Amino acid sequence: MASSKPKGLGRSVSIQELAKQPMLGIPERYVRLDNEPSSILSEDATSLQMIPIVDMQQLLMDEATDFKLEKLHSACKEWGIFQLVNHGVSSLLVEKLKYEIEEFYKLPSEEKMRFKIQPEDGRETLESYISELQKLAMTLFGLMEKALKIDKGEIEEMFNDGTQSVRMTYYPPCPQPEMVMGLTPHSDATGITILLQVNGVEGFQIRKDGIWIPVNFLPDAFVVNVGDILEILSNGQYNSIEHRATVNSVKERISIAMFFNPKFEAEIGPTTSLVNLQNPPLFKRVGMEKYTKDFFSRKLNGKSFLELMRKIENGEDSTT
Ligand SMILES: O=C(O)CCC(=O)C(=O)O
Ligand SMILES: [Fe+2]
Repeated sequence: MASSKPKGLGRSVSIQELAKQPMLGIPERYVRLDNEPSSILSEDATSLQMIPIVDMQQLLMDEATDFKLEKLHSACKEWGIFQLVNHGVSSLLVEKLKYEIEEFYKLPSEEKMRFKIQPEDGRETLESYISELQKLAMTLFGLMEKALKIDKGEIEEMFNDGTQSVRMTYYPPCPQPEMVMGLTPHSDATGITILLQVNGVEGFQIRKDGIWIPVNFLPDAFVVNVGDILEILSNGQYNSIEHRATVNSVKERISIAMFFNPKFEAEIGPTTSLVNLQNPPLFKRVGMEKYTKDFFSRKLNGKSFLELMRKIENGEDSTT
């Protein structure tokens, strides 16, 4: 049975405490060192570049005809991200979770610590949410297999008894939002990530064709990211999306991301049925345990970790 281990509360709490103090300047460790503009957004970028919307109900209705699957396929290929609507997860549950998370962040810090120690307090909703999302992710993997025209189970199996983790992030408001980065640019080192924005404050951006585009979450939608592992498994047909989070000048922002990974014992590499003479493997094969260790030993930096996994042309490894 899959395990889940909620993470990230500790970090969020201390930032939240910090944010309560009068702000004289931005603490040095939060000042951005990159020179990238924080909002790029020419009108065109916002109005023309909408991330794809995938309707889960439609996909499942006709047992996914090729035509419908094409929408999912092209979203994963051209974008590596989509908004998932009609996903079947009860909106009551989602609203309850959002409410409980917001309430949690209002608690004084001693109370929060107690919350961490006694997981049964208010954890029920989170547990139900996790189990609903697990089912959803498995359905998505199944549909992706179909869309990629690979043997049933080849990808699904890797995640069937895989691991999930949850990260809740609290971004405090900042009077000079352009000076700081909420979350540095990265792609997720996962199979897929399902992201939910908790308190309606926007700030999530993706890099598409070199341009940072803000994502406006649709009501009741989840944002699904293709992660590096899915890019590897699909032998580069699907693309992991680089993203980041900005902060808001007046309001805090809260998000909850759920990551889906193969089990530790799994070996990840391009799926056998996608590799042939015309399509040689673009990535190396590596055990999940080593992959995870290597990932956490590096700083988050765009898609640089995935680049290490790439085979170089003459077939040799590109790593040390
Ligand atoms: O807060 C967000 O919207 C993004 C979170 C994220 O990218 C992550 O946790 O990996
Ligand atoms: Fe992420």
